[in-house]
This record gives sequence, C-alpha cells and structure tokens, in this order.
Amino acid sequence: MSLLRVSGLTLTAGDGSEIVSNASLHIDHGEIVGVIGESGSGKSMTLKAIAGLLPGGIVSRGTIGYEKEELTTLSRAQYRKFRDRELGIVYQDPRASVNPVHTVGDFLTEALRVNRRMSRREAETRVHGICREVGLQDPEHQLRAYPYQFSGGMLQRVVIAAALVTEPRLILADEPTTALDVTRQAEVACLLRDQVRERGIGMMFITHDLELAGALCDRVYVMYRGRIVDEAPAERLVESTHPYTRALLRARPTMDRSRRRLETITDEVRAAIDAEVMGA
Ligand SMILES: Nc1ncnc2c1ncn2[C@@H]1O[C@H](COP(=O)(O)OP(=O)(O)OP(=O)(O)O)[C@@H](O)[C@H]1O
Repeated sequence: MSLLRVSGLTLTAGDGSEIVSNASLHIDHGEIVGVIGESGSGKSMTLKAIAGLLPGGIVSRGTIGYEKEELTTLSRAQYRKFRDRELGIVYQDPRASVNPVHTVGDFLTEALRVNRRMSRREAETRVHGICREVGLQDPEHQLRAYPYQFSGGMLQRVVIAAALVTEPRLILADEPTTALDVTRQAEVACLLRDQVRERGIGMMFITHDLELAGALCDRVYVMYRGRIVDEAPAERLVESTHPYTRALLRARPTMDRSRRRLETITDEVRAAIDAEVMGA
C-alpha cells in the first residue's frame, strides 16, 4: 500500500473557479516524487491540501489517504496531530519559516518539547545530532544564535533539520531551493534528498526546475492549469510525448540559469496545448 494516495482532488475558490481539478497522485514508502509545472498551476495548493493547511474559503473534494487513514475526514485538531507525527514541511523561504525573535535552538527544539514532551536536555541532544547531519558543524554555538545571523542557505539547513527532527515519514517540500543563491541551490537540494534517502522516508518535491526534478526524484508528475497532465519515471521524463511536457522541455534553459523559471512557452504553443490538454 502506498504511503500517500490523493484521488480526484478538486479545489474550488470562493468565486467558483477551480484551482485544482480532479488530481490523483500517489507516493510510495521511501519514494521521492516531483511535482513540476509553471507558476499558478496548483502545485502549492495540492501540497497544502495534503497537509490540511488550505487557506479559508477554498472547498476541497476528493480523498487523501495516508496508509490506512483518510485525512479529509480529520478534524483540525486531529490533522494537527497527524502533521506533528507524520509530516515534515519545507517551504521556499526559510526566513518565513522561522520566528526571528527566537533563537534557532528554541525553534529546533520546540516541536520535541511541546509535542513529544521531551525535556530541554533530551531535545537538545536530538537536535545536536541532526544539526551535524545537515551540515551545521558547530551546533553548541549555532543553536544560541538568531535567524538573522544565518545566511539563506544555512537557514534552509536549519529548516530541513526542523522538518526531520520529529522523525516524520513524509516530507513535503515546496520549492525549497528557489529562494537561495544559485550556488547553494544544488547543495541544499542534494542534502535534502540524501537525508530523505538515508531515512527511507517519502518526499513530495515541488519545483519549477525540470532538470532538478529529473536529477532528484524517482517519479515526476506534471501539472498544468490545475490538472495533472503527465507522469513519468524521472529518468524517462525527457522522452515524454505529452505536448505540455514537450513544451516544458523545449523551454528549458540550458546555460542561462537566471531564466530557470519556466516562462518561455509562447502564446501559440500554449493555445495548442490548451486545445489538446484541456479540450478548449
Ligand atoms: N487563497 C486563495 N484563494 C483563491 N485562490 C488562490 C489562493 N491562493 C492561491 N490561489 C490561486 O490558486 C492557483 C494555484 O496556486 P498555487 O500557489 O498552487 O500555484 P503553484 O503552481 O504552486 O505556483 P507557484 O509556483 O507560483 O507557487 C493560482 O491561480 C492562485 O492564484
């Protein structure tokens, strides 16, 4: 049985527009699954639906199974417990994930002290170990520092440590390297992949970056205008015959990394894709 099974997920905004339409995906135990697509295609909303963190006013239909549990029937309090127990979430901007007025040590030990009822000393011991694993070499000193004293790349390592410290079985990563300096992006992405692989846990990895998805993931879903339009093992993605995936592959920047966002699909190509994919 898969770790996660999303079936027929449809998310409707207050004005009746569909943000996500009939999306189905699964993640097996220990599998790294990429979700790629342009800005606004519904990737983040799908992740939020899985995590039970949809903004107010969005109506969700469909089912979200996690092993034998059905998540869409959970109350808010039950969902919070589920997240604390099973999920680690890494967002794009590490500075938005931490509390600037708390030390990094307080941030990292909080979930263990509050949700797992560990003593401060127990929590700090666990946190020290994980800090070293994610490349924070001097935890004694670094845990007493404040977020502003860290570079973006180092702070994202802290956020990754926080996501792993409660020993979740599924990591949900929403463009975890996009906000970082280009020179740090591959480093942090590989660190996250290696940590997930070592633990044998699952990961959903959202990215705009086709090459990164191909290099990091086992399997990739492609989203376009709220729909999952293609799926392929990562190493077969370049062979896809789907018109939208082909367009993404053609739009893929090669040398100029400043144009990494997938914005170079022309209106004509888009109209042809709409006609084929959406039946428009
Ligand atoms: N609170 C909200 N209420 C209604 N619609 C929203 C809300 N938040 C986002 N949307 C819309 O949902 C659609 C999908 O957004 P989503 O953030 O999932 O896209 P994405 O693929 O993750 O894009 P990006 O890569 O830019 O984050 C967008 O059209 C967006 O405008």
